[in-house]
Amino acid sequence: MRAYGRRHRRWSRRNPQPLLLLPDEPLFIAAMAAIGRALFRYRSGLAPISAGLALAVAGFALHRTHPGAWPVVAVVTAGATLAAGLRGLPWGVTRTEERVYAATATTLAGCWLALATALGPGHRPLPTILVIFVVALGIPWWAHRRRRARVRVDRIIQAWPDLAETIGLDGSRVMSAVVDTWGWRARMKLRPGQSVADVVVRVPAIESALGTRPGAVRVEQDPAHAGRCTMRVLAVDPHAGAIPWPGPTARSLADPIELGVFEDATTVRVPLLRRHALIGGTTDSGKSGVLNVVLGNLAACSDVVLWGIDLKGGMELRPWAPCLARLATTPDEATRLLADAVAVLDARAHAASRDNTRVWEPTPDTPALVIVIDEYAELADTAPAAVTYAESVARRGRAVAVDLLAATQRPTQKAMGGGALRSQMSVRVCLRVRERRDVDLILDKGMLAAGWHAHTLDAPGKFYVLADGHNQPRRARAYLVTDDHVRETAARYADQRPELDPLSQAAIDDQPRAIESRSSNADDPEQALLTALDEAPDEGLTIPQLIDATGMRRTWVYDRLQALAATGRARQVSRGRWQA
Ligand SMILES: Nc1ncnc2c1ncn2[C@@H]1O[C@H](COP(=O)(O)OP(=O)(O)OP(=O)(O)O)[C@@H](O)[C@H]1O
Repeated sequence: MRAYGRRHRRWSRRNPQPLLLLPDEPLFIAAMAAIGRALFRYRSGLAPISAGLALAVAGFALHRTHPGAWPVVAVVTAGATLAAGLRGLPWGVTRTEERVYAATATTLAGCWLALATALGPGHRPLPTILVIFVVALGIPWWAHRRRRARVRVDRIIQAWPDLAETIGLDGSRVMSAVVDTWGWRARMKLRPGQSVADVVVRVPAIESALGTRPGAVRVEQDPAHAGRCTMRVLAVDPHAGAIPWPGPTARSLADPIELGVFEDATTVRVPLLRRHALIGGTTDSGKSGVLNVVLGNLAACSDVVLWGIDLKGGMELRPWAPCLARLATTPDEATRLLADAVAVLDARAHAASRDNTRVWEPTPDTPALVIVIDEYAELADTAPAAVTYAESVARRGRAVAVDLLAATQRPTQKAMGGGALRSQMSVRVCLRVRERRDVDLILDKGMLAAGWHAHTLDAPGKFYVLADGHNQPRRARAYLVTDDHVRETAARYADQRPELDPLSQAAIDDQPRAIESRSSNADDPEQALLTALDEAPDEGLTIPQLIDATGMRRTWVYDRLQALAATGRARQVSRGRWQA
C-alpha cells in the first residue's frame, strides 16, 4: 500500500493535473458579483446609459406620485443649467466647452423629466427621445480625451498600494491626482521614514510599473513637507518638437516674461524688472531665439525703452528696429550707446538721492531702459571702453531701472570681466554648451556638479534657467519665434513705444561727444546728416541715431530736420523716424 502511495505521488508529479478552483459560493452570486465589479470598473463609460435609466425611473416615480410637479422640475432645471454653464457646478468643470456640454445635458435631461412627470415616461415619443439623447450626448462623452485619461489615472491610483509594494515604496499613498494636457500629476504622501530621494532612485521602476515610456516620470519635493512629493507623468513629451510662441503676454516690465515650457509642461516665467540677464550657449543653441522671445514681450511693454547692440552688423536685432529707440552696430556706436546709458543712470541716481526715493518705478512716462546686447564677447574684444560702461550699468543700473540683457557664445573669463559682470546678472539662461566647464562660467561655480548639465541638452532652444524662483536644475525649451512673428510684433508695437523721460533725455543731450563718428563727414555735421538720411533703412532713422551719426546735440538735429523737411530734402516716415 505504501509502495502504491509512493508510485502514485511520483506519477502525479510527472503528470500534473490542471488546477481547478471551485467557488465556495453559488454560481449565481459569483456571476452577480462579477457583473457588479465590471459595472463598477466601467462606470464612467456607462454613465450616459446609467443617467438615461435613472431619468426613466425618476420620471416614472414622479408621474405616479406628483404628476402636477412638472413646473417645479422645469424651474430646478433652469437653475441647474445656469449653475452648470456659468460655474461648472456640481462637477467642477472649468473649460468652456465642458461647461457648454454640462449645461446642454442638464437642459435636455430636465426638459425630458418635466415632460415625463406630466405625461408619463412611456408616453410616445418620450422613450425614443430619451434613447436619442443618450446616444447624442454619449458620443462626445465617450470620445472625451480628458475623461478617458481621468479614468486611467483613477485605476492607477486604486492599484497604487500594490504597485508601491512591488517597487519598494510600500506604505506610500496617492492623495490626489490631476489630469492635464501633457499627462497627469499626483500628490504623494510617503511612509514615515521614506524621503523623496527614495522615490527618485526608483523612478525607472515606477516607469516600468506604470507602463510609461522611459523618462516620462518626474518627481519633485513638496517644499513644505519632507515626506510629500509630486509625481508627474508625461504622456506626451512637451519638448519633442518646437513650441510655437503664443505671442507677448507681458504688458509691463513688472510682468514676468514667459520664455517657454519646462519638461513638466509648466510655463517658464522669469521676472526682469530691476534685473540684468545673461543668455549663454554655443553656436546654434538658440540664443537669438531666447532674445527674440524676450524682445517680443518687451516690445509690448509700454514702460520700457529698448536699445540694442548687435555687432554682427545688425543681423540679429535689425528686424526689431521699429521697436528699438537706438541700434548700435559698430564698436564706436556701441561705446557711445553704453556711455549714454551710464549718463542716464547717473542722472536718475542723482534725482533719486535729491528726491529721497530709493528706486525708479517704470511707467509709460518714466520708462525703464533695457539694453539688449547680442554677442557680448564680441563687444569685449572690439570695444574695451564699452565694457567699462557695461560693467558700470551692471553694478549700478538696477535701482534706476537701467537693465542689461546680454547674449554670449563664448562666456570666457575675459568677456565676463573675470566674473564681475556675471555676478551682477541675476537671471542666467544656459543653453547647450560645448564644454562642460562653460556651465560654471555661465551659471556659477559648482553648478555643473549640482546637476545643471547643459552640455547634454540635445536640441536648439533647450535651456536651464537660474533666477528668482528657479533654483533647481529643470530643463526647459524656449518658444520658437519665427521671422514672421518678429515682423508682425515689431510692426504692431512700433507706434506704441514710449520715449525716454525728459530727465534721462537731457542727460544724453548734455553728454560731451568725446567719441566722434568715424565717418568721413565727421568734420561736417550737415553733410553727415544728409548722408545718414540718404542711407537710412526703409523704417527711417531715429533722432538718437542721427545724433550718433552727426555728433551734434538733439536741438541742432531737430532744427536741421525741420529746415530739410521744409525744402523737401527730409521726411518723417513714422513718429520720430526720418529719411531723405
Ligand atoms: N526654441 C526653439 N525651438 C526650436 N528651434 C529653435 C529654437 N530656437 C532656435 N531654434 C533653431 O535653432 C537654430 C539656431 O538658432 P539661433 O540662431 O537662435 O541660435 P544662436 O545660438 O543664436 O546661434 P548663433 O550663435 O550662430 O547666433 C535656428 O535654425 C532656429 O530655427
